[in-house]
Amino acid sequence: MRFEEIVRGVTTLAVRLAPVDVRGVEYDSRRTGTGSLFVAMRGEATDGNRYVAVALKLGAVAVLTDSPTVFEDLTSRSDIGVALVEYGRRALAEVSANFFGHPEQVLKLCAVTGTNGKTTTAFLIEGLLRSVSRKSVLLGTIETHVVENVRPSPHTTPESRDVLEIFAEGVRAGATEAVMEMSSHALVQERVWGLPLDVAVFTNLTQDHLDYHGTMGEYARAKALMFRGVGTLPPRIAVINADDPSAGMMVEAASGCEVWTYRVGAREFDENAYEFVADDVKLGAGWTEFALVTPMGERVVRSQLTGRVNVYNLVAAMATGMARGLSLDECVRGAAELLPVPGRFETVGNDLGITVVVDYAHTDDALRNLIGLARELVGEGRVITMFGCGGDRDRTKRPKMGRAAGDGSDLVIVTSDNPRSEDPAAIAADVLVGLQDTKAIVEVELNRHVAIRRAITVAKAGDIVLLAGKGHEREQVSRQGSILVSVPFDDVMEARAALDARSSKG
Ligand SMILES: CC(=O)N[C@H]1[C@@H](OP(=O)(O)OP(=O)(O)OC[C@H]2O[C@@H](n3ccc(=O)[nH]c3=O)[C@H](O)[C@@H]2O)O[C@H](CO)[C@@H](O)[C@@H]1O[C@H](C)C(=O)N[C@@H](C)C(=O)N[C@H](CCC(=O)O)C(=O)O
Ligand SMILES: Nc1ncnc2c1ncn2[C@@H]1O[C@H](COP(=O)(O)OP(=O)(O)OP(=O)(O)O)[C@@H](O)[C@H]1O
Ligand SMILES: N[C@H](CCC[C@H](N)C(=O)O)C(=O)O
Ligand SMILES: [Mg+2]
Repeated sequence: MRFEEIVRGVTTLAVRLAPVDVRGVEYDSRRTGTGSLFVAMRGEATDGNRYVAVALKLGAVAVLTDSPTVFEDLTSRSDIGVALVEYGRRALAEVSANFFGHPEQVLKLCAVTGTNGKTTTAFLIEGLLRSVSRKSVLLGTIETHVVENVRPSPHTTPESRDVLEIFAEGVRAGATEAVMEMSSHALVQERVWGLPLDVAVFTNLTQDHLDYHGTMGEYARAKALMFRGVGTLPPRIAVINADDPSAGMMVEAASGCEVWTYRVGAREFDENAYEFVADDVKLGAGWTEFALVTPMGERVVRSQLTGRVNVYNLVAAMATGMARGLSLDECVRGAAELLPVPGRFETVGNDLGITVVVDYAHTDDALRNLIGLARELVGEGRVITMFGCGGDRDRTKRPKMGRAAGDGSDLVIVTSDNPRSEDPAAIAADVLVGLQDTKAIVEVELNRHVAIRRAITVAKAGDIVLLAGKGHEREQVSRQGSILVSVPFDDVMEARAALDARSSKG
C-alpha cells in the first residue's frame, strides 16, 4: 500500500510523503521488518521513539511518530515517509484500519467489559452465534478464535493493530461477527480506538487493577468509556447488569445507546426498562436451571454451567444474542448446548468422592462467590481453598482476598500465583493480614505444586477443594535472580496427578 494511502484520513499534525510501498504496520521495533511502517509512540515503561533507528535498520520504510523531535530528525531522509501525530495509539488504530482494509466496518462487533465474567460471557456469546451457524472472531484472555481456528491469546485486549489484523483474517474466513473482551487497560490506552460496537455488555465492577487505575472511581470511568464509544459512535445497544452498584454510572455513559438491562433473582420490573430477568434459579454441580423473563416472552433455561455468577453470564449472553437478532427460542436452545469455559469452575473428576474445582477467581469478589457456591454444593463436607495473589499487581486486594477466603472456608492454603518480580513470602504475608480474624484453619505452602498435593491429600470424601487464581493459565511466572522466568504449570494437570498419586496409594 502506498504511504499516502495509508495516512489518508488519519489525524496528523504534519506529513512528509515519500514514494514507498508499505507492506506492514508495526508498533514494536522487535517485530519490524522490510517494508514496515513503524508507529513510534510514548509508553509508560519506555518510549517507542527510542527505537526508530532500530526499526529503520530492520527495513522500515515509513515512520509515524508522536515526537516532534523525531519528526524533525527524519526530515533529511527523503527515502522514508514520515508523519507526526498527537496521539500515537489513535494513529496506530487509524493506519492499521486503512492497511487491513477496514474489517471493523464489516464485522458486527459485541464487546464485554467488567471486572469478572468477561471471558466467560464472550465465550457464551460466541457459542450462541455458532449455534445458529454464524461465523465469528473471538478475542479474549484465554484464546483467539478466527472461525474454526483457535490459538492462545497474548493479551485480553491486544493493540488495535493486532485486533484489526485478526478481524481481517476473520473476514477472509467468512466471519460476519466478532466478540471481544475490552479490558480497562485497553479502554484507557485506546487500544480499541475506532472500533464501532454493535452491542456493548457490562458484567460488574468490583476491586481489581488499582495498581494501574489508582482508585475505584478511575477504574469505573475506564469501564464506562466503552459505552460512550472510543474514537467512534456509541454502541447501538448496551446490555447492563442492573444488579451491580455501578449500573447507574454505566447507564448514564450509555446515553447514546439503546439500553437493555438484566438481573438475577427478582421479578420486580422497572416499567421503563427493557429488562431480562432470571428467576427461580436452581443450582447444582454441572447444571443450572432458571426462568428467563424477557420482553420477548418467558422460557425455562437449562445449562451445563455451574453457579450463580454463570446465571448472570448466561443472561447477559442471551440478551446479547437477541440484540444480534437471535430469537428467544434460539437462545434457549443454544444455551443448553454451551459448555463450561476452560479454567472457570472446571471440575477434575476422580473416584475419591472429592469435588476438585479449578477456577480463575483472582479478586475478593470472585473468591467470595466461588466459596459461597462451594458451601451451597458441599452440604456437610468441608471447603478447602488454595490460592495466592499475583505479584506486580494490585497489592490492596491481597488482604481482601485473604478475608474472603477465610470467611467461607474450613481450611485455607495460601500459596503462590505468578509472584513475578516480588518475593512470594511477602505476598503471602499481605494475604495473611486478611485471614487473621477469620475462623478458617490456615496453612502457608509457597510451592504451588506442593500446595495442590496438600489440599488433595487432606480432603475427605464429601469435601470440595478449590484451586483458585490460575484457571486456564499454563505457566507460573517468578523471579530468578534478576530475570523473570516462566515455567510450565497447569492447575488441572497438577490436580490430576495429585489425585492419581492418592488413588494409587489406596
Ligand atoms: C500497563 C500496560 O497495559 N502496558 C502495556 C502498554 O505498555 P506501554 O504503553 O507502557 O508501552 P511501553 O512498554 O512503554 O512501550 C512503548 C512503545 O515502545 C515499543 N517498544 C518497546 C520496546 C522495544 O524494544 N521496542 C519497541 O518498539 C512498544 O511496543 C510500545 O509501542 O503497551 C504495551 C504494548 O502493547 C504492552 O506490552 C503493555 O502491556 C504490559 C506488558 C501488561 O502487562 N499489560 C497488562 C497489565 C494488560 O494489558 N492486561 C489487560 C488485562 C487485564 C485483565 O485481565 O483484566 C489486557 O488487556 O491484557
Ligand atoms: N458474572 C460474574 N460475576 C462475578 N464473578 C464472576 C462472574 N463470572 C465469572 N466470575 C468469576 O471470575 C473468574 C474469572 O472469570 P472470567 O475469566 O470470565 O472473567 P474476566 O473478566 O475475563 O477476568 P480477567 O479480567 O482476568 O480476564 C471466574 O473464574 C469466576 O470465579
Ligand atoms: N489477567 C489478570 C489476571 C491474573 C490472574 C492471576 N493468576 C495473576 O497472575 O495475578 C492480570 O494480569 O492481572
Ligand atoms: Mg478475561
